[in-house]
Amino acid sequence: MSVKPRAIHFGAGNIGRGFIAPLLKKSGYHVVFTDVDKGLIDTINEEKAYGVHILDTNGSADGEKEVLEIDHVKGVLSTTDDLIREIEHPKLKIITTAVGLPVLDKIAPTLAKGIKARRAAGGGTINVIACENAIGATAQLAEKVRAHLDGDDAEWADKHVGFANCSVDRIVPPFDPEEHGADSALDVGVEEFFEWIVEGPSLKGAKPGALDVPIDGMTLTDNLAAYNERKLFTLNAGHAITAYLGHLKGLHTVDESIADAEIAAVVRGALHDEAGAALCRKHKFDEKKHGEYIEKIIVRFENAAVKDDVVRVGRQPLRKLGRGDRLVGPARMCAEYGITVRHLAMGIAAALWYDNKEDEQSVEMRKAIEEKGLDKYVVELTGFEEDSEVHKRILKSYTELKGWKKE
Ligand SMILES: NC(=O)c1ccc[n+]([C@@H]2O[C@H](COP(=O)([O-])OP(=O)(O)OC[C@H]3O[C@@H](n4cnc5c(N)ncnc54)[C@H](O)[C@@H]3O)[C@@H](O)[C@H]2O)c1
Ligand SMILES: O=P(O)(O)OC[C@@H](O)[C@@H](O)[C@H](O)[C@H](O)CO
Repeated sequence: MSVKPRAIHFGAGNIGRGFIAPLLKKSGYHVVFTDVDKGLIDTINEEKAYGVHILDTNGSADGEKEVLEIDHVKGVLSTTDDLIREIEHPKLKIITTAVGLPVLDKIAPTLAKGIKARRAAGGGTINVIACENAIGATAQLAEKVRAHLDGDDAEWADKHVGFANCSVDRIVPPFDPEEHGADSALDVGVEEFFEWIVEGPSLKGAKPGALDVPIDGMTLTDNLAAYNERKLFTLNAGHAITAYLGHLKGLHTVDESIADAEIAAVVRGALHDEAGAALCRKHKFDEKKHGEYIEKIIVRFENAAVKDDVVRVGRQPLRKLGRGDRLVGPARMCAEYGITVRHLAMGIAAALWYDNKEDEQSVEMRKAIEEKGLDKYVVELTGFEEDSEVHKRILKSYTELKGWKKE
């Protein structure tokens, strides 16, 4: 039996392979991926290793700085009892997820089953961290897991399972291993930058508020709410606005889109003058440092080696138009501080224009606009009252953006 501490990661996709697993490996964990995709799990077990390509235009001719080798990984299918055995494992210390926010509903019953089995097997304390792009994703998962636990199991989980929220930041775009001369379909391309900020006080272990086996590259904080909003309402807000405006103009990648002067002006206006101004007021961020944080993010969007797809960044527009999410969330925060939202209104309007037959939420949204009428639908989605200033600005921007649309 391996003496290494073990980690289970739900979702062997981009963030799992390209961000979370490399940090876990570097910190001495044995990484077990779990996924619903049988083909992916079989490949992980056949190859047991893959490369993480650091995509940087200052790297070699093909835009790579280096390739990190991630070895000795294992996969278990999330629909089998093999996963429950893994959750029981005495060396298990941490469970992380990167499956997409709506999927947390689906993994919660399995996690609850695993927790019950772990208690019955006399297992020790573990921590769970959901690395999804949403405020309080782990808290949402905890609530769903607890709904499947009662009596002694629920009591045991309260004492022995830490659920810590986090903010997770690294751009991991679609990647074609063949184009990069890689042998393994598991290889993944990532930007060099990463930031993983975790709510320290929620962690359980020998020393409460810390992991028994610390993760190199993870930062603990007791003020996660501020970091969470800073990331979602800056990086993800800017990313979404860039992607939706780019898509409207017929552009395909984030770097191409942010190179467009009209798009860059909307993104800068939304991030500096609107979302940024509100974040600085609410969280007392230093304005100069926050301005630098925004500009660094724009440089990350400009990274032509990453070649991120506007369709990936724009995926699931209705989730992105959620009231607490990256577009409406900062607009509502601006409303609280009396800040006018000219550019965020453009971003929201661009999201409403997002027309992609391959994206179920885009199809649903475009149908709802036709059936309900844009003005009513904007009220329903955003919560801004009909004929309020923001509501009018969104409608006006929607009309204005028709002129940006590539037919
Ligand atoms: N890619 C990025 O740049 C990035 C950055 C930060 C955060 N995130 C967040 O990370 C999460 C995952 O994003 P991604 O880009 O890695 O997506 P992805 O599609 O590459 O990976 C998701 C994986 O989850 C698996 N999955 C789906 N349902 C499952 C289930 N029921 N049980 C187990 N596995 C299941 C899928 O098969 C897939 O392998 C999202 O919440 C995203 O917002 C992504
Ligand atoms: O993953 P989503 O769909 O919530 O958002 C798309 C991108 O903005 C996102 O994945 C970013 O690349 C990531 O959040 C960078 O840290």
